[in-house]
Amino acid sequence: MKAAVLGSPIAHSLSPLLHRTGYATLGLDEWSYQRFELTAADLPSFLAGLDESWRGFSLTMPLKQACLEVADEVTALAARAGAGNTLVRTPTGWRADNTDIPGLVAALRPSWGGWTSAAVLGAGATARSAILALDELGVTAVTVYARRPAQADDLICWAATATPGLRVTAADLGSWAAGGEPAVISTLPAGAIDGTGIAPGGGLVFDAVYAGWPTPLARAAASAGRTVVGGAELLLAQALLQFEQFTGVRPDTEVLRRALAAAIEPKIVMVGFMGAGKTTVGRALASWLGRPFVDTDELIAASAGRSIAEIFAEDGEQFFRRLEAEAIIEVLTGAPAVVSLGGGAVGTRAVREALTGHRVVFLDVGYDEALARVGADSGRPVLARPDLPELYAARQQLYREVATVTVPSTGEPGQTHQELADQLTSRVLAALA
Ligand SMILES: Nc1ncnc2c1ncn2[C@@H]1O[C@H](COP(=O)(O)OP(=O)(O)OP(=O)(O)O)[C@@H](O)[C@H]1O
Ligand SMILES: O=C(O)C1=C[C@@H](O)[C@@H](O)[C@H](O)C1
Ligand SMILES: [Mg+2]
Repeated sequence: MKAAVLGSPIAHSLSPLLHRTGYATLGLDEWSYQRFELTAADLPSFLAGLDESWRGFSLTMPLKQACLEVADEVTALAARAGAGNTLVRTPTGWRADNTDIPGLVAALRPSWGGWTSAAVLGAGATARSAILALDELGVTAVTVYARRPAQADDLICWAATATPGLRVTAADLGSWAAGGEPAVISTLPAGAIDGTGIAPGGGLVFDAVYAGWPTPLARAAASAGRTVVGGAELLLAQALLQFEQFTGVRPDTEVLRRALAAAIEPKIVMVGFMGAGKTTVGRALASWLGRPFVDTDELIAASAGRSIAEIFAEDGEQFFRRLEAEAIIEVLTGAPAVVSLGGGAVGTRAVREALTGHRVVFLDVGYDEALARVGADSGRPVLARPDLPELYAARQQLYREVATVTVPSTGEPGQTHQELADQLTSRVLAALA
C-alpha cells in the first residue's frame, strides 16, 4: 500500500517522517510513503497514472484548491473551506478532505480558554482554515490583520457564507499587537512577523511556522506570558487524521510528536568544495556536540554498495544526483546530526530548498589549495572535468547562497593537517555559538 505527499516545493515536508514513523510503530510493513514535487497542472495526469496500490495523498501548497478539482467527492468541510489537503481512495474514486481544520482545532483545544474573540494574522488560504477552526471553538468575532486590504475583503466575503455565525472584520497588519484579542492565530510565513509590541498578559498565540522554532513571534509571546502553540502541533494533528483515513488505524501521538521534534531541530550542515574539510571538520564537530555524524557521500556509497566513482561511471552523474538529493532530504528531515554534503550537492535545487532552516557552514577553500589537498586522488570523478575552474566558481556562488555561516578553510604555513583541522573546528564552533 502506498501514500505520498504532493506539492511544490516538497523537499522540506515532514509528512514522510510522520507517516513512516506511524507505519514503523504499528508494524504496517506493507505501507510506504513518498514525496512528489508536483504543481497543480501536473496533478490530473499524475493521478491518472496510478494503480490501486495508491491509497492516499497529503497535499500541500500549491495544490490545496486543485485537490478539490481532481476529486470525485468532496467532504462538506473541504467544500466549505474551498481547499483540501487530503485525497483518499474510496471504492468510487478520490475523496477530498481537509484535515487542517480539525487539526488546528485539536492543536488549540488543550490550551483554549473559552474565548469568543480572536485575531487572525494573514489573509491567505491558511487564514480560512483558521477561521473555520475558530468557529468550531466557539469564537464569534475575528479580526483579520492583513497587509493587503483586498485579500482581507475576499476573506470577509467568503466568511459571510462559510461561517455566518462569526463576525469577521479587517485591520492593518501593523496594528495586530494593539488589538488586544486574547487568542492570536498567525498564518503568516516564516520571517513575516516578530512579536514587537505584544503586551504582557494571558491568552494564546499560535504560530503556524514550525521550522526555526522558536520563532521571534513565539519567543516574544512566551516572554509576554502567553501560552504558545507551534505549527508542529498542527502538522502533527492534521497528519494523524490523514493517517487514520489512509490506513484505518491511529499511531501513538507521543511517538510521532517526539519524532517531529527531533526532525525539526536544525541540523548543522557542512558545505564546500572538494578538500574544504567537510568530512574532517564535520566529524570533529559532531563529537564535540555529542551528535551523530553523517557524511552523505559515505551514506550513498554504503546504501548503493558501490563507490561514488562507480555510480558515476555506471549510471552517470544525473542518476547520482537523484540518489544524493533523496539521501540528503532524508537526513535533514530525520534525527539530530552533523551532516557533511558532497561538494556538488548544492547544484540540485531540491537540496538547496531542503537546507532552509538549517545551520549551513560553508568551509571556504581556495581553488589551488583544494587541488593541492585532493589532487592526487584518482577516485574523484569531478577532478577529470576540463571545466574545473568554472565549476569551482559556480559552486562557490551556491555555497555562499545556502550558507548561514562562512569559515575560511585556510591554515598557516607549516601547520600540520591535524593542527589545521583542530583550528577549523574551533572556528566553526565559535561561528555557530
Ligand atoms: N591541511 C591539509 N593538508 C593536506 N591535506 C589535507 C589538509 N586538509 C585536508 N587534507 C586532505 O584533504 C582531503 C579532504 O579533506 P576532507 O575529506 O575533510 O574534505 P572534504 O571537504 O570532506 O572533501 P571531499 O568530501 O570533497 O572529499 C582529505 O584527504 C584530507 O586528508
Ligand atoms: O508539509 C507538509 O507535508 C504538509 C503541510 C500542510 O499543508 C498539510 O496540510 C499537508 O497535509 C502536509
Ligand atoms: Mg568529504
